[in-house]
Amino acid sequence: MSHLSVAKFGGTSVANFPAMNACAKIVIADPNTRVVVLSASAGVTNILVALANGCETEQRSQYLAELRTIQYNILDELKNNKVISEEIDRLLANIASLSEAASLATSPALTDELISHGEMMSTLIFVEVLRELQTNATWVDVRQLVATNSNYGKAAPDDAKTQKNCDNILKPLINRGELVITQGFIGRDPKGKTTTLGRGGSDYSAALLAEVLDAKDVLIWTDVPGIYTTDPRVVPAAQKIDTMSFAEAAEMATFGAKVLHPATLLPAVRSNIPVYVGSSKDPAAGGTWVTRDPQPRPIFRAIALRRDQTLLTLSSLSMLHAQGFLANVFNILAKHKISVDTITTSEVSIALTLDKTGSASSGANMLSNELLTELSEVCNVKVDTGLSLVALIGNDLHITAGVAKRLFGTIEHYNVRMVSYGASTNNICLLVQSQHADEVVRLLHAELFEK
Ligand SMILES: Nc1ncnc2c1ncn2[C@@H]1O[C@H](COP(=O)(O)OP(=O)(O)O)[C@@H](O)[C@H]1O
Ligand SMILES: N[C@@H](CC(=O)OP(=O)(O)O)C(=O)O
Repeated sequence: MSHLSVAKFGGTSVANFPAMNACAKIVIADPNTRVVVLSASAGVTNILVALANGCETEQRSQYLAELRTIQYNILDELKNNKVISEEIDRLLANIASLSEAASLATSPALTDELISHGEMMSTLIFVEVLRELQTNATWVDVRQLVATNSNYGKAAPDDAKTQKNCDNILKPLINRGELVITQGFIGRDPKGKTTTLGRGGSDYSAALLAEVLDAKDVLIWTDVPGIYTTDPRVVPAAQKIDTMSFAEAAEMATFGAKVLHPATLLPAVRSNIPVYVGSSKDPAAGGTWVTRDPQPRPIFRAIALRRDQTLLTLSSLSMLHAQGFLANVFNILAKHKISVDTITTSEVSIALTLDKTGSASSGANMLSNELLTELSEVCNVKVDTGLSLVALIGNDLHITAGVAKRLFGTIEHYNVRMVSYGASTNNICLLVQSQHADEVVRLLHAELFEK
């Protein structure tokens, strides 16, 4: 091993036996990859979330059967699955009893306990897949390593404790030359209860472990060969980006490019750890390196799309020439743990979209009745849904003449409900009707990247 890399394989990469086998081969081929972080097999977390939110007996049995099918489709391909299938059966039985409890009364702690089982199962099976390829690996329960607070559903890591745990448990294993397989997405709070870092959080886990281990890089293996100029599912003509900066990648991730979880960039930025994104299905296709200051820095880098946005318009005549109204509104939002994404103001009203990035694992609705009631006490509240945020990511966007003309000219036939421009050098956000969002992205992509 000339240096240490932490690799993360996402849900699509561990969805079935051939996909897991391809991941195992990538690990075996790279002697520097000594820590492997896995997500749950694709679809598993969604089912576990549905179970955790509580459901009727019949629906529950159906979900439990689906989980069993996903995991057994992989197990059945193993030559010798006896030992591991007993473990998986035990976890499936656990899921059954926890989901029965959830159908009677759900709780954030129970939800996290339940949905952590997906990563537990995928990692156990992966160790067996490696073993059948004559590679021994050590399974580690990541809850011994990643310490978090008790904010179930979106727990924040305790960096100092995590560092200590890794120094005591993980580093000795690596120093002995062992290959470690562990779970993304989950951690443990000071009470010893399981927590989750929010949906898509396995990338974040990998970056955290890379940071505490002082790894040279984080390798995110997914189902696309890198970060593209936009989601290739929306625009097949999207092009792979070879290198991009942490700042650009953070904007992309925040504004909806699912390929990277936004929090992943935190440890990477503060410890300057390069992040690579590549395809586990086609590792030879190359990928994207995200680093601190790659050159060149194009004006237009990419377009991100975040669907399902909520626009809050808050208006009050008492805002006229008054002080403290905005402070009041933001205090209420902060009390309800709502962070704001984009904002515009006029003399008597403010419009804002809510930040759904890394929302709680349970997918709970952010606009609670309590929040709306409190806001209504200080202003008129209007809630609009069915909107999508299209974010143009680039460099020096706010000091480049002609950018706005090009954007608005390209999408002149579509109504733009709100614009956020000028706060960041790296983005311009447009809020459009969801039914037009794909077309808006396609038109902008054709204008900015296909000429
Ligand atoms: N700009 C982008 N570049 C690449 N992929 C993107 C982009 N925006 C969205 N995606 C989507 O992100 C998906 C990968 O993320 P995800 O499904 O969470 O993977 P994983 O299962 O590996 O965690 C891709 O299949 C792609 O459709
Ligand atoms: N399994 C978790 C964590 C995760 O990161 O998944 P993925 O890598 O498949 O996005 C989720 O679905 O949210």
